[in-house]
Amino acid sequence: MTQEQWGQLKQDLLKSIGKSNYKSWIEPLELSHVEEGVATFAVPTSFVGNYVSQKYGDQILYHARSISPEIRRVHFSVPANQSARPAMARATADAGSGAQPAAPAQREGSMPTAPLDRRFTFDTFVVGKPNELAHAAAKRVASGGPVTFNPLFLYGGVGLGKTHLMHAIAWELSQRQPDLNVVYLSAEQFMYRFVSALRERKMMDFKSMFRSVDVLMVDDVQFIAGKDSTQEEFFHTFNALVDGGKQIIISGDRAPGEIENLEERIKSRLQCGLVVDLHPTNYELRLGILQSKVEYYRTQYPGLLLADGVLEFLAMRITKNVRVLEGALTRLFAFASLVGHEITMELTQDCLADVLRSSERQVTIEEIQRQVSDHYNIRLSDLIGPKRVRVFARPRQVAMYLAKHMTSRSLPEIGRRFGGRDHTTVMHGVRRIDELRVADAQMAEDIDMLRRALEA
Ligand SMILES: Nc1ncnc2c1ncn2[C@@H]1O[C@H](COP(=O)(O)OP(=O)(O)OP(=O)(O)O)[C@@H](O)[C@H]1O
Repeated sequence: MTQEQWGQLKQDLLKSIGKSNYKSWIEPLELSHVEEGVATFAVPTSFVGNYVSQKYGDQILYHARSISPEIRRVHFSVPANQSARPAMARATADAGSGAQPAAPAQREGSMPTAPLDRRFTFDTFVVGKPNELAHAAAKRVASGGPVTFNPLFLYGGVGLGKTHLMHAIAWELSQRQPDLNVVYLSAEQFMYRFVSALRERKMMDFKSMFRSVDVLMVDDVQFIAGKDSTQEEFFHTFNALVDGGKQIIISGDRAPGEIENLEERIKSRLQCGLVVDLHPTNYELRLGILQSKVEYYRTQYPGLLLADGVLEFLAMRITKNVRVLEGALTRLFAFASLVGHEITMELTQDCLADVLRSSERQVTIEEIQRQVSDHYNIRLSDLIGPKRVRVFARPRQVAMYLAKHMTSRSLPEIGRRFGGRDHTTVMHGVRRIDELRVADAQMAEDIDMLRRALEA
């Protein structure tokens, strides 16, 4: 984008946002440079940068891309020599970078979609038992056939892949049907655009833009709970689109019926289609996600070695949230590449000490022993006692395995708590269960079930 084109773009913005907004927010911007798909604008203060990014970021990106389609992000920063602080305020609207996949089409005068993360595609989404239904439903909608369930409502806890699936649907639909008007935005952005339209007396434009959408995706719908006029408008938009046979996809942090302060009529509309949840991850899914990320990191950090057992350790220890899991892996690779060291268990524990501590379960060896003896229906005294028959020995090994992975106790300490056994016995037991988890599906399921029960 040239300075001249930026001048033209500013004129377009002047028309769409009005003189006084333009004077306050757009006029002070200076196009600094465009590099690798990022258009950087100099702003006088970090406040202006943040405000412009939030309020006009996607609009500027939208116009900028109609001039220079290679622009995928806009970035607002205070030039170093203007800022008292060394770290510049960075406010960015991201359209995803890289050539593939293509961004959804935007018709002239249509509602601009929020930027999509190019990494969030079906190819990069790892499917396991906890998310297979949500994945299948998302795939179905993304196939673009006749609308079968409307809306598709995806829900689940933080960081379990709702946004990833929604972006994946948007990417796939726009690849299959480039002319389709797919609009993805968060419920917060919906509210934001609605309030702006009200303030600027542009409700007719707002309504007609939303009603021209072919596929509407609204993320984190719980945000509009308790916001009466936004709910009202959302309800009308929703009805108009459903009546027009347009696909709607919504996500939330819980099932529609459980979102407090959401109007009953909206809850019931949201329940009309298909409601699917993303369950908390299990060990296998977490390991699968780590393995797929590691493949990517191997291309970023060629030659970096990863010791056996590290991924299994992370999958076992960081259980809550895929985002935290990913962050841990990113940090680990970045750290190892800085120090030029193989990623060993020791380095992992050092580098991620805080993450591991905060996700450390307060599970005790006694709780594990109780849970395991209940599960296998044997007496606690037999679990820790001297008898070596398999009916007691196997559950004992399972309990040792869980004690090793779910507590920070050392092997000798675990041995002591299992009737004064030697640490080599514990080590042998842990290894045996490791082998069985791979060879025996029942064992894998038992461990997973026990772990979940202990975490609950
Ligand atoms: N099954 C999966 N395969 C690969 N990556 C995943 C998977 N599930 C989640 N992730 C990754 O975890 C991170 C968090 O996912 P996402 O943002 O989609 O979560 P969310 O459910 O929308 O969370 P929030 O409630 O915070 O909005 C993303 O980087 C996403 O790519």
